[in-house]
Amino acid sequence: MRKSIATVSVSGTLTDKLAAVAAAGFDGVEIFENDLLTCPLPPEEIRLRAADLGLTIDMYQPLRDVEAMPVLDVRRVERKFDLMRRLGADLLLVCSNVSPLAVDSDELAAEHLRLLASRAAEHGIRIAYEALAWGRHVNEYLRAWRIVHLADHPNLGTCLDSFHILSRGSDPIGIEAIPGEKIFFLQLSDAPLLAMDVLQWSRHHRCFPGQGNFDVAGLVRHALTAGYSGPLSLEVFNDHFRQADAGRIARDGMRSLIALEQGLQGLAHPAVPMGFAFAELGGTGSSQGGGSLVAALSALGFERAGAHPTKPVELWAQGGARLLLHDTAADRPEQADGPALIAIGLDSPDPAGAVKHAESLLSPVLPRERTPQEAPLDAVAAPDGTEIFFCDTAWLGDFAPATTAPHERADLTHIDHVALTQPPHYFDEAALFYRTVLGLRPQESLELPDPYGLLRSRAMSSGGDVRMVLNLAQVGAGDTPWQHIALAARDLTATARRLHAEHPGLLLPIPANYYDDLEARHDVDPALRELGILYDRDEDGEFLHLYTVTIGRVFFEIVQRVGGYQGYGAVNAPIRLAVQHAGSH
Ligand SMILES: O=C(O)c1ccc(O)c(O)c1
Ligand SMILES: [Mg+2]
Repeated sequence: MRKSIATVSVSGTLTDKLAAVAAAGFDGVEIFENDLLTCPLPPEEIRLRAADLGLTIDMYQPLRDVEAMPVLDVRRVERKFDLMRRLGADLLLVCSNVSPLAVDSDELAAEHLRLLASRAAEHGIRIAYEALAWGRHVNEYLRAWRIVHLADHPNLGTCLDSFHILSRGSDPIGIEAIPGEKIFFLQLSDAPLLAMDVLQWSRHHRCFPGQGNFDVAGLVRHALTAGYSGPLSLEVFNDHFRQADAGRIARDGMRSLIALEQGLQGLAHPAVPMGFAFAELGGTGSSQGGGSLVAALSALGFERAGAHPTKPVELWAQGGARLLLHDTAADRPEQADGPALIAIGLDSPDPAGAVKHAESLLSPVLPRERTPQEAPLDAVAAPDGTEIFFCDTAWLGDFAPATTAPHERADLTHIDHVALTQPPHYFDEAALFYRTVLGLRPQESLELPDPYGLLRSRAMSSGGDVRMVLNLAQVGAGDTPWQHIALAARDLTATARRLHAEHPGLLLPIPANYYDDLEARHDVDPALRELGILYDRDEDGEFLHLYTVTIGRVFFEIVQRVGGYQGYGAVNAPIRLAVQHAGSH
């Protein structure tokens, strides 16, 4: 299907916007009136610019507060028709009246729209009537359709907007009753479920399909069943998108439409990962502060299990938890601030298929130098730059085993989850990447208090052993690009006891006030207080966890899931953040 986007969805001047959406591969644009009014170019010039970029101007929008007024202002509308002729646009969006003066009458609205449609016909223009969710009288899509039906003019149809329909909880099945040729346009956006005024929700929190909680694909399916054959057009008002790089947001919009189409075709995700093969830390050279990392890993029970024959990379392992330590002093001197998480390896049922799928969703496949002896290992870049490797087991063979005999003790069994801090404005992009490229299922976004701001956090999981947490430092929550790796312990209390005895100072101290509150809420083992273990429970089980101090830009969490607990101890995050801040100020 043709793909379009409203210019309001991306940042910049109108000409910047056109260039960005063309580069992302869109076929057309909806020109938002404000973008045109603020553009120094005459409409004829804008038309040429779009044509040169290979973009059609699919709609000009919006015309507000025109129908069902006590007096119809035909002159204003005629001026817009003149403008549209100069612009080369032949579809005008009229959104439902929000004026207190509007008359509550379908008949009057239909009469006005019929008259406007007949004038439009003289200019070869069509009008698409859209119900805004906060329209004064018309705020339901089926009511807008009833008015269009009543007006009964070939140049008048309806515009369906997924936000207005789904935000009100209307059942989109009713779309199937609208003749496809009367659906002149289809605007798509998603949104997180928020209990707030619908206008504010719409103007600040819309996002691309797949980033929020609406079933946008289901709505599109109804429109296609009705016989809609126009473009799928993204129309997103979002505070972050407005501030972000236009090219990057446009590309992400394109990714969301490609994923939506793949979903409509019923394509199952080809390669949902089964587990973590490894996590790779860069900046681990001795000149990069790697010594303290090695000391911490040794304390945690990791051992040097192998080394890469040609690259400055060591494999450290314990049970099924594998970490690659990469001395990047030579090739990434910018990593001067110590160890940082740079890559994640995922056990994939079909690494080649996973890379092809990632490419189909516009993810950059990373070039890789390898010798003929090395196992093929393909990686794509996640939005925050973390490299994601799709692995079978062959990669392990690249590491010459260390000569020391493996340790008996394996307190830690595997990587439970990895938490990645996202760059500002690209949080939704990351959620869409992990959902569509890796097939992980997002949970709700949480807002967690931090002493200096708020942390936004969203967990994603494969439903099996791959769990990721995306964090975003929000409103001043710090310039702390901390990533962390959570390791699963067999017996966390025993591990904590050993670490306290042998490595005092490695673990984050937890305030006694926390335990006073915890013990008031739950009947817990007194050892938790003694050992600084945090605790959570839900209907399915219990969660015990603790943290190490931060080393460079990374820290470790040790967790134990008891029963079917599926969370991440989010209730305890504010405690952890406060202690970390106290330690770094
Ligand atoms: O927020 C608005 O005013 C607005 C304008 C035009 C649209 O198509 C829309 O969905 C919302
Ligand atoms: Mg709309």
